[in-house]
Amino acid sequence: MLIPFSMKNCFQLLCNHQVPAAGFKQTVKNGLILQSVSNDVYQNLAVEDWIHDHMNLEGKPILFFWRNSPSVVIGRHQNPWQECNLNLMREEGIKLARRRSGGGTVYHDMGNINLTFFTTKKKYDRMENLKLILRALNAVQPQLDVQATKRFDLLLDGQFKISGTASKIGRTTAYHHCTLLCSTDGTFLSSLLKSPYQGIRSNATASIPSLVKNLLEKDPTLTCEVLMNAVATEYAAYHQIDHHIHLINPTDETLFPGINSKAKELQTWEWIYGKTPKFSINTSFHVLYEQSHLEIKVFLDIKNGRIEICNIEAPDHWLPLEIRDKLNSSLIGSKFCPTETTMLTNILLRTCPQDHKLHSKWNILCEKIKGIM
Ligand SMILES: Nc1ncnc2c1ncn2[C@@H]1O[C@H](COP(=O)(O)OP(=O)(O)OP(=O)(O)O)[C@@H](O)[C@H]1O
Repeated sequence: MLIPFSMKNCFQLLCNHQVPAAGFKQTVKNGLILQSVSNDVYQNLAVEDWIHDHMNLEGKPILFFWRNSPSVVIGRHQNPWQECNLNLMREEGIKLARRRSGGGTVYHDMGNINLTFFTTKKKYDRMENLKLILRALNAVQPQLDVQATKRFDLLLDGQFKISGTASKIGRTTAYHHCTLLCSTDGTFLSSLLKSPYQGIRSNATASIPSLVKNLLEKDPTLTCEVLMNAVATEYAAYHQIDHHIHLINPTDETLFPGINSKAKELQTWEWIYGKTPKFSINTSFHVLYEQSHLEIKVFLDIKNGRIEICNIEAPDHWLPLEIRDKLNSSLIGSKFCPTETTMLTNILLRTCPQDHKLHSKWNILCEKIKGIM
């Protein structure tokens, strides 16, 4: 059963400030099951941050269910250009989020359930959580063949991934979050998680692509709601708590003071792109000039999301060295980011040579560079 959560009680519970109302005590004492009413990936990730930062979880584990509108979520130490198709995401209006936990890139939509298990650092146990999910799956459909792997994935029929895991361990508290594929758009998932960019070199964490499958394909009764209720029931039985799922609104400042600034921070260029580990791009393309194909090489070093080194190599008779140098230096310091190309265009327009012929070559180069972003 879903219960809209009383703001006052939640704040009391989460911050441990006051003794909650009598009927609430039992829940407070042993743990709690929450579900977000929001489908915004940044708001939901902000709830994780907030609980992780503010909670005293001693003896009060929390399970948090959340689902997002279509989004790609990369791990803390990943490179979005290496992991996904940013151009396709832009065209389709898919959000990109960087989470605080490590691991690989996953696709979320309303057919994917996210489960976050909050505990103290001492009680943090990913396999225990996955076993709990397995028991819930077994309760709703005993015929399913699902196993947990050493990488803490859940595999259906020995080969199809239905759940991926990541975690964050703090000084005293920790969380383990995992996905559960129920009815996700699989075609979209695979096309979004395919990088078209070439020549990237980096030490960022690389994802490990797997074959995926939805639980609903095995059994049409396994909807997200059925699965969440089944996991909530198992969780409640395991922790001996009330099995009710409490609905929370992640934009509610009374409930979570300061949460909106956390959600805002997760949407900033500085966090999403700026936190990409240093990387380089070494690529080339051809231009047709006086009936021959000329090779233009582009080398970029990107640090903290900004171009640190830019080196464009082109035959001198096509674009003189001083013009290339001008272009190279005008790009240094700019944000390397698909959403910042207008700013880049302005920089390039300001520094563009007046000469008509050079101007068109300059434009070709600028378009190519924007195309890499
Ligand atoms: N929502 C999802 N649930 C399960 N698997 C997914 C989902 N979205 C994508 N995948 C698959 O998982 C692959 C990424 O797995 P990877 O193991 O790198 O990351 P992870 O599961 O998030 O975390 P970790 O690296 O910590 O296991 C994707 O390339 C895709 O094949």
